Amino acid sequence: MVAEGILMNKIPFTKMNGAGNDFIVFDNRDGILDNLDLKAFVKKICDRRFSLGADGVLVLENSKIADFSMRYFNSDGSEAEMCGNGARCIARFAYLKGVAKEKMIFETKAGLYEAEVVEDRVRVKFPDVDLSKIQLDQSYKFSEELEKYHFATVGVPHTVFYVDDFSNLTHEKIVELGRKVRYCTEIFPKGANVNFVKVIDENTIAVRTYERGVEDETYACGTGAVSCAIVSTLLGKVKPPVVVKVLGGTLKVHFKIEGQKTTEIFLEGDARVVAEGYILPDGWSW
Ligand SMILES: N[C@@H](CCC[C@H](N)C(=O)O)C(=O)O
Repeated sequence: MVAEGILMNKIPFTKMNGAGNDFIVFDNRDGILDNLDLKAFVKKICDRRFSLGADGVLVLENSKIADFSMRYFNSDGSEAEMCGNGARCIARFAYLKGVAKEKMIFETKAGLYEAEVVEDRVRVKFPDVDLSKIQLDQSYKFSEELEKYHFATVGVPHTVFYVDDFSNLTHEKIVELGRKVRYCTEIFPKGANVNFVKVIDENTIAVRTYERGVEDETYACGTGAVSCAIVSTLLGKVKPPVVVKVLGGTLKVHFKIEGQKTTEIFLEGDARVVAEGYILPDGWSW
């Protein structure tokens, strides 16, 4: 009887990751999530101890103007305009569920995105980025170590800091420094994601990212990879296409700089389905 009761409100999910940035994905075309307080629900199910655990949640919904619409929630329940790795994962999910063909177009709060799925790899085309949205060589004393920064909005806000090597940047240090920047509301009233970049060669950078809304370092950040690749190119440190090495793997960013715009921006990498199942009320209703 008890088991039956528990199973009554089960919600189907798919667990995915792109370069280790992991998500719980829901198909909400039939409104299965509509009666839930989504912020609270997301926060609960992203808990890695008491529930399934993830960096964020992707919700696929119907769209009147595209193949589908994507909503993205960080693990703290906050809804963000865009998620690059999430976009790659939801594109593969949509393809596998028959919602879209290999080539698709979908809505996000940051605009329309295109994607192409080739087996377990997904390439997402971003809207052009106006160079006026990119601030190079800014200065603010966030801490003894962090002063010179660059800023780009690529769907969501990203700060970029260059480091000579990562050997002293432990995970704890990334979190400590990341929080100093992320919560500096004087400069970033809505907060910002914080990227630490090491230039490896003229086509390769390594990036570690502290993510707003996860409030931790993640294994990869797609919009962060795009921001760092564009900023590094504008500063003359690399040339596109840029290979971005992250903790969870490798991403590739293609783009062109044309006049005042960055055009033809593509983010490419793996998008894997690791599990499918049901979330039970015990997983979110405590
Ligand atoms: N992991 C993401 C970025 C998600 C949004 C971010 N945490 C924010 O709130 O700005 C990515 O792959 O782009």
